Amino acid sequence: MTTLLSSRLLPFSPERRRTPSPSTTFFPWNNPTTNYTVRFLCSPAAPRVRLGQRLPRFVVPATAEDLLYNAGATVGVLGGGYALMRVFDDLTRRKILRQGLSRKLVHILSGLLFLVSWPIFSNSNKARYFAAFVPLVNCLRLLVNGLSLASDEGLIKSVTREGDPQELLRGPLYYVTILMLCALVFWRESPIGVVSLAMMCGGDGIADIIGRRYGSMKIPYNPKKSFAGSISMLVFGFLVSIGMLYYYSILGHVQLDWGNTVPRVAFVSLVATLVESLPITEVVDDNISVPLASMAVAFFTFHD
Ligand SMILES: Nc1ccn([C@@H]2O[C@H](COP(=O)(O)OP(=O)(O)OP(=O)(O)O)[C@@H](O)[C@H]2O)c(=O)n1
Ligand SMILES: C/C(=C\CO)CCC[C@H](C)CCC[C@H](C)CCCC(C)C
Repeated sequence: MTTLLSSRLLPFSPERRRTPSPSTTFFPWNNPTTNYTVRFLCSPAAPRVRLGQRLPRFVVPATAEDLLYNAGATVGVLGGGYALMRVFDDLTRRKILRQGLSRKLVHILSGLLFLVSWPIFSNSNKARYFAAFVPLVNCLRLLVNGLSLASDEGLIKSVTREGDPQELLRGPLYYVTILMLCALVFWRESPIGVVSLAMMCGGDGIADIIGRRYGSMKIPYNPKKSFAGSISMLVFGFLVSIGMLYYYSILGHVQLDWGNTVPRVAFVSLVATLVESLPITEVVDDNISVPLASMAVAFFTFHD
């Protein structure tokens, strides 16, 4: 399925495979043309090749060094996620942030920073599994705490509304499951995962923050949601999606025709915003409806 999505959206031309990626400026281990010595110095992830041999751009076989390198990246990203939660727990404890706001900022930042961290992983065919391990670990933490088998106060405080551990088994659990799904299915080569996560993390997160503050004018078909919340979701979700796609394009993971991409992303943002505004939250959580609707619409709109 991944191959299908990637190849249809971003056809691999032989020319493209030979083009060195701009991401090599930032992440030299991604350079397919770097010779063995340089690749080895840059990253133990580099496969052993003859001097000057060109490698396929995106997927290279995993070697022992590559696995070790990706394991290091996984530990780093896991540590980043843990640190983020500790920071917000601390800010809440010191009463610098309200618990509700802290929770929404964790919602916005954890997924987006996870997305930003993907290029750190190598180009091997195993890299996505290492990245997906990060939400998997968080998924287990949520399950263990949600089922009250453990009590991590920091996690409960920074992720729940009022400190009820069972809440971890709903929104936050769906959220990390979607992060895992996007890493495994779409990974870095398809705009579908990037846009869906931008809408779930950035768009949905900002709708709550702005809507609670300025949302006096309610949406006629849903008195729990406001125009201010939905408009901010549309604008912020769109901008974050474009920003993330730009980040991935300058690193060479996606090649986009911006004239076509911008209206398509705008359409996905609009549909995701409409879905979020519907009075269906009791039936299906926003952390499921928003990313799944975005994926479905992005699949068809980016499909040439
Ligand atoms: N389009 C939106 C979305 C949210 N809100 C505001 O944000 C609050 C929370 O919305 P929502 O996220 O849908 O509620 P919950 O599902 O209860 O919270 P969470 O997603 O944080 O679990 C709403 O009550 C409303 O004040 C809004 O005004 N307009
Ligand atoms: C409050 C949340 C959702 C409710 O709508 C967000 C829950 C966040 C997770 C418990 C933690 C997720 C951590 C990420 C998988 C890793 C982030 C790494 C990054 C480098 C900071």
